[in-house]
Amino acid sequence: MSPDKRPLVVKFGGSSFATPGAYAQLAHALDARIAGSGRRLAVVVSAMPGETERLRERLHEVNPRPTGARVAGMLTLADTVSAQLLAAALQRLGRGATVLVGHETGFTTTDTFMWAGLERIAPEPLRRALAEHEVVVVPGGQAVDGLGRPTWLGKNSSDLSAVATAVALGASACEIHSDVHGIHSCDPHRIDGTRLLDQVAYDDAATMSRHGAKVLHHRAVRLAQQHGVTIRCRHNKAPFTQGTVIGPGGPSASAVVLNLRSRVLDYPDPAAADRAHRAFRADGVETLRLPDGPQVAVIGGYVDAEETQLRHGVTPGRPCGFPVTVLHEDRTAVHTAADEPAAVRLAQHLHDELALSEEQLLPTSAV
Ligand SMILES: Nc1ncnc2c1ncn2[C@@H]1O[C@H](COP(=O)(O)OP(=O)(O)O)[C@@H](O)[C@H]1O
Ligand SMILES: N[C@@H](CC(=O)OP(=O)(O)O)C(=O)O
Repeated sequence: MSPDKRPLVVKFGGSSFATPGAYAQLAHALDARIAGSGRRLAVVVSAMPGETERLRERLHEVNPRPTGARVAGMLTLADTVSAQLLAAALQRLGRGATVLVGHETGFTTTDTFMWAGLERIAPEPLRRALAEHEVVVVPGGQAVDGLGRPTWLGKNSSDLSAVATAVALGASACEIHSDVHGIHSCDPHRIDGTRLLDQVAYDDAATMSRHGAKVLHHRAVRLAQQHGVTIRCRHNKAPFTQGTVIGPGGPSASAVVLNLRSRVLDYPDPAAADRAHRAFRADGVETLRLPDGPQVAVIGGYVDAEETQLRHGVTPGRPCGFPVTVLHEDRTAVHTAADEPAAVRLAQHLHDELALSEEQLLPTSAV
């Protein structure tokens, strides 16, 4: 296949599917993209907003302590529904579309079921499917372990599936569409005066997402870096304006990270905090060991922190607030706010300070 006829790899997150009508609209846009570019498409999709958590609640009603295998088997269904709907909408327009679910993608992980680590990306299944179909739709977050059992790459992991798809297909770029145009200097839905960052280096994007910036999954950034895949962040509505490009270079980013699902846990002493940190990491849960005290920040929530700690024989830490991170001149500082309103106020204040000190943050292109 000549390079310019290689399939395009595009991802549409849950925010792209706010209503059932969104599938037909997106199918029309993708149909036009195929016609315009003459290229086939690998489309990675996420569940409709809230669907994954609805399934989690239903599972917990039946069993408040489900095994990892049940969580992986159940929660990934939400993304499968999304993929099937998009493929059906494309077929209605006459496009040859198929769906590759977890055991068909060629993605193999560790056997931790939830937050499983991606170990192998076999290129053949996706390449074969794209030789036979104009569009291959992949539900994000799904894979199998070495024994072929379904595993889950974790919360918000469709970005990781998108980059893995690009790697499998030898694509040089992966387009990630969302309800924002790209990475901002802070969450534009919560903080005033944020600035869209045009170009962000892999390391900075990974630091921001590791501290909880929801727009991109941090393991996706690292996988892209490892394989030299450029990530193009785009808006999820036509004309799909490109916002941020993530690649090897870029000015050092100044940003504030706010994620109200993250929590800071406090421990009696540093050794206890170290043990808790190791326990979370062993389960693949994103945590930060904070340097200024016996504290651990659990990033992004979506995990029964108490249960994880008890299972590893660790006395659970005391939730003591919300982390807010400042990234400036290659340094990061994590602050703790007591409650949600205080965290938003703190993030706004820190962002205003950054904007004052950084000419690049003056609101010339504030969004
Ligand atoms: N620094 C940031 N830049 C842009 N968006 C951010 C940032 N931090 C948090 N966000 C949030 O990330 C959201 C997009 O991520 P997500 O909800 O996972 O989208 P999708 O469902 O499309 O994958 C935005 O709506 C925004 O509120
Ligand atoms: N089922 C996944 C879907 C996902 O990755 O979401 P998004 O791409 O919208 O962040 C989840 O909710 O975690």
